[in-house]
Amino acid sequence: MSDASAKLRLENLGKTFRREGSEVEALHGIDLDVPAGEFVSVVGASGCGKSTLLRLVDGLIPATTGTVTLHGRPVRGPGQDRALVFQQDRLLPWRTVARNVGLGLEFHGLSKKECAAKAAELLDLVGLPGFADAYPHELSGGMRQRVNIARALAVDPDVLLMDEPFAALDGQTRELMQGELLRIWAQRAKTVLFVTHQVDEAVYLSDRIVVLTARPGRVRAVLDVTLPRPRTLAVKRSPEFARHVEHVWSLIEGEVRQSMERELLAGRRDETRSREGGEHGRTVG
Ligand SMILES: Nc1ncnc2c1ncn2[C@@H]1O[C@H](COP(=O)(O)OP(=O)(O)OP(=O)(O)O)[C@@H](O)[C@H]1O
Repeated sequence: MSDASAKLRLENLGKTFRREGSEVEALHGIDLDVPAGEFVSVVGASGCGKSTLLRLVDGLIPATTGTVTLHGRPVRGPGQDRALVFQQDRLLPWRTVARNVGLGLEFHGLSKKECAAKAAELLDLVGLPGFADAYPHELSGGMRQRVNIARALAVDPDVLLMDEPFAALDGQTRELMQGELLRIWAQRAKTVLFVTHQVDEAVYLSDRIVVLTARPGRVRAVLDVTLPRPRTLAVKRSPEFARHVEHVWSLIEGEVRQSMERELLAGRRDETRSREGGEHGRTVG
């Protein structure tokens, strides 16, 4: 059933990549309504189209079928109402932290003073007060990712699209950042679409979890996470949390194993080819 009040709506969304005569159908017939302020995670085996889904919602790539609408308006390209946060922080090394955060605002014509004030406010929000004049290389991975999130929030998007934002962080920093993200989300009331490989991360953060099938990704299930909010790390030790994780995992386990086996085999094939290529003086891959 379609929800007329949905902020973000995906209808029959599909994407087929065509390159050099071959086709890869990444996503097929995705229907999803996301109400304003909801935190939705997307999980599924490697290569099932999770990043493609975010790129379609961001408007970075056109859909092959179907539509993405935000507030009832079709998405036809990137816009200020959406911001994408990647696994790699993509900060500009020659800019200070504050000037990285203010990049989008400068682009939209705000004065230096306005940019600096907004950057200071956001650095407070992400727990980095006093780092405005630091450079990215002076920060840890977790701090850089905080700056990245601040930069995404700077343009005040309605929808935050997050593509494995904590995947490059160590376990402890990752847990810390999950808590920080929940705090920021509660404070800023953004709609979040969050891609992750970690089922426990999806359960901890989300209101709902979209489980995709293996490629082409289709919606296998949409699960409600009924854990109470606000969530603290203690929730991860509750039987209800374990039950949620088990449920999601049971829906994807077979395909995750298959995709890992496929990747392993492909890796072996690539290795063999490059060895053979090497012998013939060619680089393959
Ligand atoms: N620009 C492109 N051209 C051709 N094929 C692409 C392109 N982008 C993605 N694909 C293919 O589409 C499929 C889905 O890719 P996507 O990166 O969305 O999957 P994913 O679920 O995010 O993967 P992972 O979990 O490994 O990050 C893959 O088979 C991928 O190789």
